[in-house]
Amino acid sequence: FRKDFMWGAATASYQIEGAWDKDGKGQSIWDTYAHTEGAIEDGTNGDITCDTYHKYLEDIKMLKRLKATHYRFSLSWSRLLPTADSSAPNAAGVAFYNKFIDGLLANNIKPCVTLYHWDLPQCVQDKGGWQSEDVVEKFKEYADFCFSQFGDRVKLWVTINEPHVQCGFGFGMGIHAPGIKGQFSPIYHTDPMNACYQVSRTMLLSHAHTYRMYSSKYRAKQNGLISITLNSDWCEPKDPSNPDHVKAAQFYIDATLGWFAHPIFKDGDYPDSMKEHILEMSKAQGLKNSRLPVLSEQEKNLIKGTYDFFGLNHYTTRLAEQITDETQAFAIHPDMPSFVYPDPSWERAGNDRLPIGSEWLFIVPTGLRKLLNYISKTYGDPSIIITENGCSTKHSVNNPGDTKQLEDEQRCRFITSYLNEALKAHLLDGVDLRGYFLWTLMDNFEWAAGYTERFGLYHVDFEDPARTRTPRKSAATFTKIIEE
Ligand SMILES: CCCCCCCCCCCCC/C=C/[C@@H](O)[C@@H](N)CO[C@@H]1O[C@H](CO)[C@@H](O)[C@H](O)[C@H]1O
Repeated sequence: FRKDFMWGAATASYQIEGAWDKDGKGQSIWDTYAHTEGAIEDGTNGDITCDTYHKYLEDIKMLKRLKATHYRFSLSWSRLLPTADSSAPNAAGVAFYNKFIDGLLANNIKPCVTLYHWDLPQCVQDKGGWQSEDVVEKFKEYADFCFSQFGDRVKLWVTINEPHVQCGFGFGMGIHAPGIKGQFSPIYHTDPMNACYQVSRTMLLSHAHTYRMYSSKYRAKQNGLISITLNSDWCEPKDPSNPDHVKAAQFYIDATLGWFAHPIFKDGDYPDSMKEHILEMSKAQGLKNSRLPVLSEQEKNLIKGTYDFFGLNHYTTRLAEQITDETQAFAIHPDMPSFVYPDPSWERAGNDRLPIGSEWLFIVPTGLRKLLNYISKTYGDPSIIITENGCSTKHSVNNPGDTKQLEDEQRCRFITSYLNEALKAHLLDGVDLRGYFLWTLMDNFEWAAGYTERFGLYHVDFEDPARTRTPRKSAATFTKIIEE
């Protein structure tokens, strides 16, 4: 790896901070969603979670002990701007992040700051949220505020984390905040499956306007880098000699990674395969136009090229074939013609007691090398930062297992083997890889799974009011790799 390679861990505000209603913080859509009965697997929420708001100095010590050069975390929009109005900031929220950033820098750890990791202020949601055009201006105003407050010290920015997961989970399946299951809403969209596409457009525009605002207003003075983080599985045909399988694998990548990567890193627009298929599906349902909003030439020009690096979150791999009547029920989206599934031989994330970690997570290190090569070739050899990669264990309410799992051999192997493939992509294939952030520094609130899934290098005792953190073996493994 490069001498200046970024070695870090990653987290997100709602998942670790707690203090959900303290010191003037406003509510976010995740506060609302997690307080909704039945929304979270174990009935928990992020009200306290790791209590980083009060224990941030411990987090910094943990990072120092890891020998991390960087730390990726997100800002809570509603902690900084409780009414989403930048002329009425929350001084306590600003002070918290100032102390935190200063503490990191004092320990020689550079911050990588995500502006938005899924916790939209509830007051913005109440006015239409990502389904309303107004959000673009609001996001820009929030970003402007953050650059003005923290940009003198923060030199690495991520606008939005994993927009496609958010569109699919929050506005299609409805299993993440704001929990919209493609409902009919006469105000913002006119088709039951339109919400996730509407939202993808406002996210793209918010990202692009923010990037351009940073360039025109702050770049010369602050000299930082800014981009977006996209999540992608690697996907390959079940039978590489079957053209239908090849097409299905490519479509899956186009409609997940390409959905946002093509507009930003390629030509300003969605992949052709996606546009053609969604138009066909829309027409088959009697719609006149595609439910995928058309991006105007002006919007395409605005979006195209708005990146300084490619932020990649990667966890797992899938095989693909064309969907059939029998497999239609397993489609991840009504507009998805690819049936994707894991190879039965792949190892699952998990442990001896509960062998299935996150249900979706299969350990396929070679997928990372292939994906890095694909991104490099498809998007013109951008500098890539792996902004998340990690492995989980599961702990159900009825079968708590050993939540501590300090001897997390599987996570050690996961880190070593994925990094080994990343190194091959860099060294042997020439991929311009700049950094690696492990998900995650410590066990935390894993969205709809609550505390049943643990990804941490550090175990956190959520029964203990002190939220004691204990390093797992994987923390030492990761440190050894960084040191050497
Ligand atoms: C033709 C149109 C098709 C639309 C398709 C929309 C379907 C979207 C659904 C995608 C589902 C992907 C599931 C992936 C899950 C993970 O990769 C995801 N959880 C990664 O998120 C990050 O991972 C951490 C661990 O889960 C998490 O804690 C962190 O906050 C996330 O950033």
